[in-house]
Order: sequence, then structure tokens, then C-alpha cells
Amino acid sequence: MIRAENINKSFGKLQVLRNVSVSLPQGRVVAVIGPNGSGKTTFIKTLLGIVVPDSGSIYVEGQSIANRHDYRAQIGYMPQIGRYPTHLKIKQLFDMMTDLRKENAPKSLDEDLVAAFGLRAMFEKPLGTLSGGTKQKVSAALAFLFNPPILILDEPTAGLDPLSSELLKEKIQREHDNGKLILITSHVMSDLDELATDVLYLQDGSVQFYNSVNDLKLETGEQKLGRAIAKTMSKTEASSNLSEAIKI
Ligand SMILES: Nc1ncnc2c1ncn2[C@@H]1O[C@H](COP(=O)(O)OP(=O)(O)OP(=O)(O)O)[C@@H](O)[C@H]1O
Repeated sequence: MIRAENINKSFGKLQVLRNVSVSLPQGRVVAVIGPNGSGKTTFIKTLLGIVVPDSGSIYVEGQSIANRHDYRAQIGYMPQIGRYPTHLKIKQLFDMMTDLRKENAPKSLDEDLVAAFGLRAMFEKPLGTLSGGTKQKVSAALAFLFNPPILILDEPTAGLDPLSSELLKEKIQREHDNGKLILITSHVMSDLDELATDVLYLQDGSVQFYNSVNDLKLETGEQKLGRAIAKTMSKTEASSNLSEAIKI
């Protein structure tokens, strides 16, 4: 469970997150969506402690993350672009990560994705020589490796071939069935339609809405998530235009 309270973040004059407050419970797959530059990755990075908010608080399993790092062991993170030391081989990266986690690593590693993606056959390849998609596979396999209760996946299927994308979605679904909290940012609506239980929509750094997928579909009468979101957005815009008009 993650709770964010009144998160604000600016980079110079640009305010990227505005009073973001949300509760993200275990057992949900929350799609974090919004236009390019709306603050999705920045929000995710505040949860991971990579970006420190200017104000507001974040709690993981009820405990504030301020000035702590140990909570990170509960989160598996797949970045939008994995940047790894180029000379390191895949095997060395996995060994290094396992070594770093030694004290709080689980008894058995989750190597489902290592097997599904056939990564073992590439273990001796230096990371700098890998294709973009293969690097994505390494990032995905690492995110799931320590069986964390929370997964944060930034554009997980971008750059993956169709089969690998399906394998990753099947894995996400299995971990959802295991009761994990999974946050996904993606612009691929069909993927989110298959996976998400909830939608957190950010625009200009503010939460426009945070609803369950079922409610969004019921309220709009739309069966497809993309259409349900578009309809919800047009209602939100219409109501904000109306309130602007009333002010005038
Ligand atoms: N470290 C930084 N320094 C300055 N500006 C930043 C930094 N990180 C992000 N920004 C700016 O903050 C805004 C939000 O960026 P962010 O990456 O969070 O958006 P996003 O919603 O994830 O976008 P996309 O859909 O394109 O991935 C952008 O205008 C971006 O240029």
C-alpha cells in the first residue's frame, strides 16, 4: 500500500506535480496515464525516492519514506529506459543486484521472466551490446526478481516484440492475482484495458480523476477503456469550462 499526500514538485519555474494525493492499495493494478509531460514519471520517481518532493508526504506500508532507503526492497522498478554500465555482462548485473540485496533478499528468486525471455542464453553478453528490446527484458526480469509486493512499471511494453509483450502481460496478471500492487504508466490503451483495475489520470501535474476501470466504463457506457477515458476527460473539460464561465 502506498499513500501520497499533497505532493508538490517543481523543476525551476515549472511546477510538475500539484497537490497530488492518492491511496494505492495492494491487489490493484493502477494505470498512471496522461499526456506527455503531465508528470507521470516524476510522480513515480517520488514514490521511489529518486525525486524528492518540495512538499507533501509519501507512506509505504504506513511508514513515511522520508530519509529512508530500506523501503525500496519492497518495490520492483522497471524504468522507461534502463541505463546500465556498458561493459557489464547480463549475468554480472544479476549477480551484482543479488549481492546488493543479500540481507533482505527472498529465499528463492523469481526467475519466471529470465526463463520466458530466454535471457540465460544471453548471460555472457555485455549490456552495451544489447538491442533496446533486450535491455527492456533485462529491466523487466530484474523488477520481478526479488518477488516484491509492489511493482512500478514505466512503459513496460514499449520496445518489446509482440510475443515478449504478451509474456510480460501474463506475468503482470499473475502477480496481480497474487495480491500485489502494480503501477503501470503506458500510452498503449489496449494493454491497460487488459491489465488495469484503476486509472489515475494526471494533467499538468494535477490528478484529473482516479477511478476504478469498472466505474469509468459504467459511468460512460463505454466498453473500451480508451473511449471511457476520452469521454470522462471531455466531461471534466466541459465542467471546468462551465465553472470558468460561471466565474466570468
Ligand atoms: N530532472 C528534471 N529537470 C527539469 N525538468 C524535468 C526533470 N524531469 C522532468 N522534467 C520536466 O517535467 C515535466 C514532466 O515530465 P515527466 O517525465 O514526469 O512527464 P511524463 O508524464 O512522464 O511524460 P511522458 O508521457 O512523455 O513520458 C516535463 O516538462 C519534463 O521536461
